Amino acid sequence: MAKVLSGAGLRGQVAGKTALSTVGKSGSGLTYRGYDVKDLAQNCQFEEVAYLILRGKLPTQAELNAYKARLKTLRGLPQALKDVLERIPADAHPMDVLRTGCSMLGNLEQEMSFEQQQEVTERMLACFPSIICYWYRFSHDGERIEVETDDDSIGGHFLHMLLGSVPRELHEQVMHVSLILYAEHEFNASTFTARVCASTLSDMHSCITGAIGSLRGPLHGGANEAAMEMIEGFTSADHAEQEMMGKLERKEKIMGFGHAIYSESDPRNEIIKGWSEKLAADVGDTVLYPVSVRCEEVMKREKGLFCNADFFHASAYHFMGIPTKLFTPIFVMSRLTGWAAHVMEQRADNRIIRPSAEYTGEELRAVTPISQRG
Ligand SMILES: CC(=O)SCCNC(=O)CCNC(=O)[C@H](O)C(C)(C)COP(=O)(O)OP(=O)(O)OC[C@H]1O[C@@H](n2cnc3c(N)ncnc32)[C@H](O)[C@@H]1OP(=O)(O)O
Ligand SMILES: O=C([O-])CC(=O)C(=O)O
Repeated sequence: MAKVLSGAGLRGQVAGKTALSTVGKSGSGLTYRGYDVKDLAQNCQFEEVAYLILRGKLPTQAELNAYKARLKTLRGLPQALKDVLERIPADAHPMDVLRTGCSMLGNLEQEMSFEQQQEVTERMLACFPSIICYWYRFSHDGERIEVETDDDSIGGHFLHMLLGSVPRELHEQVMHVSLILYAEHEFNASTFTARVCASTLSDMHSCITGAIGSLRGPLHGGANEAAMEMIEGFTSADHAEQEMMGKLERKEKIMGFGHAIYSESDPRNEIIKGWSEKLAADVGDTVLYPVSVRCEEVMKREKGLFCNADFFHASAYHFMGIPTKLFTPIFVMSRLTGWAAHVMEQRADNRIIRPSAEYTGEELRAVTPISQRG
């Protein structure tokens, strides 16, 4: 059953057209250019899906090899960007670092014409992991890491730079799945931000910088970090239940649950939940995964609410040794594909996005001279 979409927040209003994805068409499904996300997550690498979203078709083996080889050559960072990253303090939020990194890149390597849109997107796809890890390792460990690694995939490149060793196959595989799940989601808040910016005929870096700012909030991409902060405070499944009941009584919002469009479930959840379970077994976890499952049960029973894509991403990333504050930047590494494809789609059939507002302010009145104002 589809969710009733009405009320504030532009809910249920068609704000444009897209051929990129469908969300919740039958209450719970998600497709990218006609392919079910479950099918893609099971059978593809992230780079294949990025190619699909950005170029419109799944690549052949030869096209995929060429695409990955090209991305590999684009991992380096200009010295001026490294200098900026080195000045950002360790207690900055990595989403702010990425926002600044993206903006600085736009100063150094401007998009001079829309003909360069694929090229500038590929550059960002290849070097966003470098930006995050260069800053993180410099500010936390005082190390100027080598960002031009030979890793086969974007996820592998990220894990290698972050953790300092070639990632295990299991972890690289989970990164493929995670990046596929987060890649595209129709007119969500951050994508809509990118499209509004694109509609003024602005440059790609401005569109993406704005989108990063929108994704940062806890009601959107920031929910995976907020979920982690909550579950790591629970010492057992029973403790989680007790605390969750208290939160619900106090009418607190529980991050990682609910969705603006899906009514029954978020199709990405069962996939990442399955991987979280595998990773839990891999690390011998007996707390975090059972805690997460109990949270899911309590929310379903008490509020009829289901986990969205963010909830089990928290435990999955944690089991791979990824620091919590880097969770949402991983979302950016992936969603960049969707954002850029939407920018391209907007540019191809553009009219400036400019809705109207219902005025609720004062009636027309005259300016009182300043000497007479109380
Ligand atoms: C990848 C992503 O961006 S997925 C979304 C990530 N965000 C989160 O996980 C944050 C937590 N969730 C939420 O805040 C919301 O569910 C949103 C922002 C995702 C969707 O918001 P909306 O479309 O306004 O939610 P919706 O209309 O379904 O809410 C219905 C009711 O359920 C409540 N509700 C929804 N989600 C939650 C939640 N996570 N915890 C507690 N109550 C909730 C709402 O407060 C509302 O109650 P009310 O009618 O008494 O006000
Ligand atoms: O669609 C939304 O509103 C939020 C979401 O799940 C996403 O962007 O992945």
